[in-house]
Amino acid sequence: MSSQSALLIGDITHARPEWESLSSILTLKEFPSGGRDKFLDNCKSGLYDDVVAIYRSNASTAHTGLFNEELISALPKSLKYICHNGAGYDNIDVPAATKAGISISSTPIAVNNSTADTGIFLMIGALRQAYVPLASIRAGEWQGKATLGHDPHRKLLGILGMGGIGREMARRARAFGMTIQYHNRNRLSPDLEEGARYVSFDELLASSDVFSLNLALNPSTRHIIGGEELAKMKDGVVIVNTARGPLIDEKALVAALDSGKVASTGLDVYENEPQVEPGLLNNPRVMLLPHIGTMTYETQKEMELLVLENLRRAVEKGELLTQLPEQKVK
Ligand SMILES: NC(=O)c1ccc[n+]([C@@H]2O[C@H](COP(=O)([O-])OP(=O)(O)OC[C@H]3O[C@@H](n4cnc5c(N)ncnc54)[C@H](O)[C@@H]3O)[C@@H](O)[C@H]2O)c1
Repeated sequence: MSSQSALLIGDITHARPEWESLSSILTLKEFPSGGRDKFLDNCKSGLYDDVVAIYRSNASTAHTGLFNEELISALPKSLKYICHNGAGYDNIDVPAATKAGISISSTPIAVNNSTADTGIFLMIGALRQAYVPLASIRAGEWQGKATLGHDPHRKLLGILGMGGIGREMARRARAFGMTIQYHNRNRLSPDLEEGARYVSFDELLASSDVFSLNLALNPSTRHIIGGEELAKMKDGVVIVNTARGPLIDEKALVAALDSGKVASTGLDVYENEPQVEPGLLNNPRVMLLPHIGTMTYETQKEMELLVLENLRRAVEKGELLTQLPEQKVK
C-alpha cells in the first residue's frame, strides 16, 4: 500500500474503473457525503494526513460547502493538488489555496461542445420565444399565445469572454448566418478569432443583437452586466448566459425584460442557484434551463477522465495537465 493517498470527495459516475486503477500508485480514500462539519472533523482527526491530491467537483460542494479560507486552512499539510471537476471553480478560494502551496486543475476543453450546444439552444429558443408554444401545445392549446420570433440569420452576436466555450459558440453561430464580435481580457490571435471582430466592452454592449456571456465569475466580473450596462444595449437585445448567474444583476435583468429593453433571454445559470428569481420564472419571454450545460454522458465522462489524468500526472510527474490559468501566471 502506498504511503501517499488521494481523496475523492463526492462521487465518480463514469470513470470509476480509472479511479480504482490509481490504487497501483496511491492509497484511495473517499468522502462520499456527510456534511461540512464531518469533513472538517475528519481533517482535524488526521484521517487525511497522507493525502497529496483531492478529487472534488462543483457537485461535491454540497457535501463540504465552499472550499473557502476556513476549509483550505483545515486541509492536511501533505496536500499539494486539488483536481477539480468543473470548468467553473468559483466555489474554491484560489488565492487562499495558492498561498497554501496547493496547485489546482479544472476541466476546460472537455466542456466546450456541450456548453456551446446549450448556449445555441437557449439563443434560438429566446429568439423564437419558444417557451410559449412549448407550453401551449402541452396544455392542449395548440399555438396558444405564440408570437412571431426572430431569425439568427444576419444578426450580430456579441460574445463576452472568447475562451473555449465562447469560440465554440461562435463557430456554431456562423452556421446560422450570424456575424461575430467579441470582447475579451486579451485580443485573440487571428487563427483563434476565425474572423470574429474584436471590439471594446462598450461597443459590444451598444451594437450586439444577441449578447452571450462566456466569461468566468470572479470578484471583478460579478454583476459585469447590471442596470447601467443593460441601458447601453440595443433595444430588443437577446441575452444568453451559460457562464455563471452572478455575472448578471438579475433584478436589473428582470426590470429590462419588463420594460421591453431586453426582448428575451436564455439562461442556464442563476444568481442564487437553485433559487430562480420569480421575475424570470414568471416571464414567458425567458427560456430557463436548470444548469444542465454539461449534462451529457459524453461530456461527463470526458470531464471525469480529465480530472483523473490530472491527478495521475500530478503524482507521477509533479505537474498538472490543465492547471488554472491564474496560478500559471507568476
Ligand atoms: N452552464 C454550464 O454548465 C457551464 C459549463 C462549463 C463552463 N461554464 C462556465 O463558462 C465559463 C467559461 O468557460 P470556458 O471554458 O470558456 O473558460 P475560458 O477560461 O476558456 O474562457 C473565458 C474567457 O473569458 C475571458 N475573460 C475573463 N475575464 C474577462 C473580462 N472581465 N472581460 C472579458 N473577458 C474576460 C478570458 O480571457 C477567457 O478568454 C466558465 O468560467 C464557467 O463558469 C458553465
